[in-house]
Amino acid sequence: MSLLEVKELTKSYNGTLAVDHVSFTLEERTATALIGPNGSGKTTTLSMIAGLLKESEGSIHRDFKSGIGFLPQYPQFFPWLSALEFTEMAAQISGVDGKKVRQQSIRTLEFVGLGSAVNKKTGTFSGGMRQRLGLAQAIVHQPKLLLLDEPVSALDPTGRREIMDLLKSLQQDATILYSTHILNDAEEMTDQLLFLKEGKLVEQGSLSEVKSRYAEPQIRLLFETEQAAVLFESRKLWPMQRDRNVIALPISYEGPSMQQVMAVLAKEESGIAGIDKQSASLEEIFLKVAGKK
Ligand SMILES: Nc1ncnc2c1ncn2[C@@H]1O[C@H](COP(=O)(O)OP(=O)(O)OP(=O)(O)O)[C@@H](O)[C@H]1O
Repeated sequence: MSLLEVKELTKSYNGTLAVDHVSFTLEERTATALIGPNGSGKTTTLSMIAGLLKESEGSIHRDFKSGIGFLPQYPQFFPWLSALEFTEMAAQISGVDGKKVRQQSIRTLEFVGLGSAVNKKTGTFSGGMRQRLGLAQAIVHQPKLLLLDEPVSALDPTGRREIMDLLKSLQQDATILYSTHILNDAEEMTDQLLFLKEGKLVEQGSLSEVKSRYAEPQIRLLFETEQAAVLFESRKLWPMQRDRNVIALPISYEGPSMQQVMAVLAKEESGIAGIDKQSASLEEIFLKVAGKK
């Protein structure tokens, strides 16, 4: 069932379209990664869905009972408040039952890894701790829809790993829409990819759908020796490229299929040591899509 439906969402600033007729749906308990170059409209899209910014055109349909949690790109805290005081304030604003505010705040801080810093002033927090606290305020009221603007971009690899693991566990109960510049993370946690460019949604689909649109499929043949690879190449069966003992062979409708290649290799002592299929990485796809006019 879809939790959110965005139709023709548009935001213009003085006639310039920051978000240009964007449509998508978010299914329950899925993670959607919003990617795109700087200034492509990710923050603006998230802010409209969060209700912080009024759309110029289009509509956002969501189940209002579900609750929304929002982590801004640069979360702001009151430096004189402790982590617990801040989280309790967020819980109260988000409508958590008064009797449960303390318990739920502590539990949330423990969940995000700030259990030992509940009474520390947020003004003393490191970047990683601020990001965790930002996540705590976004989830303390247990929303069903989580909107996260660059939740991990400011973190070092260890911090990123930990926050990504937390997000994955949250996904069991919530629907997540997050923007990111870290494409490895998008590859790791995404049921749907939304690719914005200059405010327009230029690619949309599951990771494998998007990949299959951009991949130039190749198989890589790894030979035991360079001689064996040279011998295979010299037969000129199909167009191929050799790098020492590895041969890259494009497979396509016109070219050979994987089965044809396997059939040839199976017939003889070819000295083959391994075969794998390659597809484009999300980073390669990003560069292609971002650069495409
Ligand atoms: N308040 C504003 N007034 C005018 N233009 C704005 C405003 N906010 C954003 N924009 C413009 O809208 C476009 C989209 O900005 P947005 O911040 O949504 O992009 P983004 O994809 O989140 O970028 P980044 O990856 O750098 O965070 C940009 O061209 C930006 O300059």
